[in-house]
Amino acid sequence: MKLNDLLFKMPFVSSPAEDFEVEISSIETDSRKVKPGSLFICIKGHQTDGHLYVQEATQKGAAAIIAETEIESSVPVVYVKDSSRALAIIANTFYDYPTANFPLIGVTGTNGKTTVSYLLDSIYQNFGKNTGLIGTIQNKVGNSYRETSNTTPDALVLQRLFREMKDIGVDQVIMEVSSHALDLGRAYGCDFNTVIFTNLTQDHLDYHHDEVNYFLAKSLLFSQLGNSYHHGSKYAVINIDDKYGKNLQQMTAQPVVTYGINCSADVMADDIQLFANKTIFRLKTPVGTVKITSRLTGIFNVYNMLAATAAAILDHIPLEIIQDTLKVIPSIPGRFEAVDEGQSFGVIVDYAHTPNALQNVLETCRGLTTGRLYCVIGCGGDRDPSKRPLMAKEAVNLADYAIFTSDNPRTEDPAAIIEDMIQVFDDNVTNYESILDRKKAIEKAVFYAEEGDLILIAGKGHETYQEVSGKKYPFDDRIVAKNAILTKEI
Ligand SMILES: CC(=O)N[C@H]1[C@@H](OP(=O)(O)OP(=O)(O)OC[C@H]2O[C@@H](n3ccc(=O)[nH]c3=O)[C@H](O)[C@@H]2O)O[C@H](CO)[C@@H](O)[C@@H]1O[C@H](C)C(=O)N[C@@H](C)C(=O)N[C@H](CCC(=O)O)C(=O)O
Ligand SMILES: Nc1ncnc2c1ncn2[C@@H]1O[C@H](COP(=O)(O)OP(=O)(O)OP(=O)(O)O)[C@@H](O)[C@H]1O
Repeated sequence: MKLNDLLFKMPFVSSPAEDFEVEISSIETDSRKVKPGSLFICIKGHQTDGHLYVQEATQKGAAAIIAETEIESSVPVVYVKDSSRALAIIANTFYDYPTANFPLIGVTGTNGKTTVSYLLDSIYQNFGKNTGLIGTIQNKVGNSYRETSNTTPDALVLQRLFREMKDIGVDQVIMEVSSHALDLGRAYGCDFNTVIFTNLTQDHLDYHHDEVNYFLAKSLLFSQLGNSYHHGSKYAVINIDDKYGKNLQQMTAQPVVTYGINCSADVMADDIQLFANKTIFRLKTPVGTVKITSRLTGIFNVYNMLAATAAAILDHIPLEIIQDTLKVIPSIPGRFEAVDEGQSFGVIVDYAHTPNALQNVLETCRGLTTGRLYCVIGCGGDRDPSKRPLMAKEAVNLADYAIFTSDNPRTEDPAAIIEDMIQVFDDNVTNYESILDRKKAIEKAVFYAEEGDLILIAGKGHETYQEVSGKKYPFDDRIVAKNAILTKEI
């Protein structure tokens, strides 16, 4: 494809020039991956600046460069105002607008994105669809899986994935859309049919600064719904029990399908019964009412099931298929996942890493035990530090005993993070201790637990690493807990 053809969609590029007739064989944002014929797009990152690697890119054979700031180059350079957004448009054009070829559902919100996406993926598969899934745990292209380091990958990776999905005949895609992705334009140009808003509570303030900005980033997904290459129905699915959900309902131009428990919504749940290993409720929808029995526990998972149902019925998926899927779906990796070695006390691993998620999950745990409730929890480094005391307070208020420990300290000192968490407590708060080493913290909780007690190990969920000083070391809460249980039982 010619560089000129890639640029024609971009309003901020001056008229096509003769030397833009150069042939482009691939697009790269990482100089280390440039091949002869690549278009190298310079992105200003958080660690370094792509503009610094132009020489390396040209030495490797880059055919042209996209840049924001003046650079010296022996190959044609196109200057743009915002190279991240240019990347989204160019990648979309290069891969031939892949999202115009299949229906796309986008899920956003502070909590529940992964769970709702997994539920929808299973529902659509049971409906006979060949699905693609993009999200925090992994990316799925039909039946093959790819590792990921972001909830929503950058536009290049994203459009490549979509193209692969199109090429193998995927006919339904579900995608988690993070607020970072929306703000950075990673999902710019994606052609959504349905977008879902789960909830909004405190998170990511290191990036968005305040909750209103965070909300405005989320709302971009809903304004994007109107921009489309192909026609067809466009819907927003919104949780109106959430105060930001109500705002979003007012702001959204496309038809909205609402869901909720505490107010009158299009898709609702009542008669909710929560048990240790199952949830039962009555699901009311505009197309009928059915009883749902699911292995997912906690009121927050009822919300997740409502969100998935609302999106699925928009696609005319029969309620029986939704009901059957919700009945059999096991826990989602690292989301309220039990570690069961036949021990006399319960152990749950959960990805709760926001104050609200921790509150929900601890309240659910409380309902599941008559014994003592232990909570092992830490807070990530290089992320919103204002969450730290809030998380610590939820842990000591809702659990009987909390053990504060490390959770991906990244470039920060893990001891200082724990200090940030516990600095709010005076001498009257005594139901906690701090153990820096996460393995030892989990072992200690297992050591304390007696018959009928419950341990919640929160924060890392499905993760299989601990990130310390910029390096990832193998670490899996589920394996550490399992080994601690087996050692204790011997
Ligand atoms: C803060 C942030 O968003 N960082 C993302 C960003 O990395 P970065 O800004 O550090 O990039 P950088 O290392 O400075 O490099 C800048 C540019 O120079 C280029 N480069 C670099 C070195 C070199 O030798 N040659 C070269 O060309 C790089 O390829 C890049 O284009 O670009 C990377 C590639 O796309 C992302 O993986 C990375 O996400 C990191 C892993 C991250 O943690 N992001 C978080 C904040 C995030 O995005 N989270 C959200 C939400 C999660 C949630 O809801 O919980 C998500 O969607 O994941
Ligand atoms: N609807 C919900 N409301 C509140 N908390 C929830 C909800 N769903 C899940 N949670 C809690 O949040 C945790 C993360 O859930 P999930 O992975 O589905 O959310 P997410 O939005 O994908 O999170 P992230 O953006 O961090 O990847 C769960 O382990 C659970 O503790």
